[in-house]
Amino acid sequence: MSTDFRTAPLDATSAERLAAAGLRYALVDTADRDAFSAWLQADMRGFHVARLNDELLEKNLEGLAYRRTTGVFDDALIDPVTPVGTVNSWIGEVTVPGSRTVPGWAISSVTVAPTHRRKGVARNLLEGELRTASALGVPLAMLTVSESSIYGRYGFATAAMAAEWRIDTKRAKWTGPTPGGRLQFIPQEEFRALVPGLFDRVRLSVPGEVPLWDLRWDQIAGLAWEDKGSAAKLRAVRYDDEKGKLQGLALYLVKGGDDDFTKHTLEVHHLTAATPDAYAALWRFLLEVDLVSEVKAYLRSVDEPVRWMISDMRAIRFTPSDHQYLRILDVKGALEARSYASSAMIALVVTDELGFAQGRFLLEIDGKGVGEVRPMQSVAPRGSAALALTVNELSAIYLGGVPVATLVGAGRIKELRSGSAAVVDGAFRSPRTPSLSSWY
Ligand SMILES: CC(=O)SCCNC(=O)CCNC(=O)[C@H](O)C(C)(C)COP(=O)(O)OP(=O)(O)OC[C@H]1O[C@@H](n2cnc3c(N)ncnc32)[C@H](O)[C@@H]1OP(=O)(O)O
Repeated sequence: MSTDFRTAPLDATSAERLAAAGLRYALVDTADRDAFSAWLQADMRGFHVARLNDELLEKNLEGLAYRRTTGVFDDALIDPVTPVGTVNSWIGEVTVPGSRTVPGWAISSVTVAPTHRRKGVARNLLEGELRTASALGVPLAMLTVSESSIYGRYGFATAAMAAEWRIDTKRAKWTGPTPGGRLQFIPQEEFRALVPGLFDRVRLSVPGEVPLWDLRWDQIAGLAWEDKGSAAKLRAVRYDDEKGKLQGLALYLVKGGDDDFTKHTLEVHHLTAATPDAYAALWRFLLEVDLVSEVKAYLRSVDEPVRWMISDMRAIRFTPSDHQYLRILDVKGALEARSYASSAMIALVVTDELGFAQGRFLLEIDGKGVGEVRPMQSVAPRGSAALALTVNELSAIYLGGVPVATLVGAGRIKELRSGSAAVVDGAFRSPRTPSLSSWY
């Protein structure tokens, strides 16, 4: 697989279609300060966020320069330098069951100027990204979304959810363990220095997680916020085990309390725990901070153990949402990259409007959970489980977090032999609920 993703040629089909609409499709040289600045400001405009000030522009110019950066330009405009369509991409990776990763074509910053919307610009950008990724041999594409209604048409589906947890701390008394390590406050800069290494130890055990880039860690740590007043309110805490080894980090911000000083809200901006002890110590700490009546945590797993560590489960308000979207491009490459929970023989009849994953496949999983995929010439072999599904459903079940039985129930997967859903679920299930703790 080529890693030359930044300079691979633009997709000719999208270029042709956009040219027919009077638009120019071009890679942006991220070393060209003016061109890249215009692209970054168009991206901000697309998401309705403030123009980048000088300081943040510098950080973005440096922090995102490594990406493949594409624009769509309308040369008839008074300002032809600012693109009317943006997208960037890079070859990242996503954790799959078996504590391993598979390369993924990460797509971000998809915007189309409101003056040029609904003319097919985004479709050409997305299809162009998928064709480029496929040509480079990347087995799947991945993204997080602003709206869940946009990406299904390109074959994406959510494979990992994330949830917002709100816990009423006056009701939720701690009933979990009390670890013996040490908690202490640290400066934001120390948190920033430590968190990537700790997160990298943890992410390989959570299907759906992706590695983050330096600028994103700066943003998480509050070191690249426009609102410096809020960033100054962030507090960072570390947990070291009894041997003095760093095992957990949390970052939070306390808000509100205007009407009643005993009722602040504590927002958990980040929590990484490498051990159950670190997890218990940090959650207990966060739930017991004085003058706080509610703890709000974003982008957490839908299956947080903390639910089982408090006296009253109904102290929790819980809002799950689709989050990690995957799109399989190469069925063999993707399915052979993960491990499986049981041996099985599974026939998959996959339809894909864009063609990449279309076909009939036989997945044979041995007793060690290793899968091998071959094309299936005729009918499913005797004794195999057999499913008919589109690439969307295949992408949804890939990490083992969305049960096949659920999608059969929803009429989105067809069992070609009765009992197949149970067999596939037995093999595909993930010991850890897939999750993704960031936006990318
Ligand atoms: C990975 C990410 O970056 S997620 C971020 C996505 N971007 C945003 O939310 C920023 C604000 N929105 C936008 O910039 C634009 O409205 C976009 C990018 C969502 C769509 O751009 P457009 O060029 O207008 O889309 P385009 O004309 O190519 O439409 C393609 C298809 O998507 C559909 N579509 C477009 N926008 C939306 C939407 N917001 N919700 C649902 N469907 C949509 C169109 O109806 C069309 O459907 P069809 O081809 O099946 O008939």
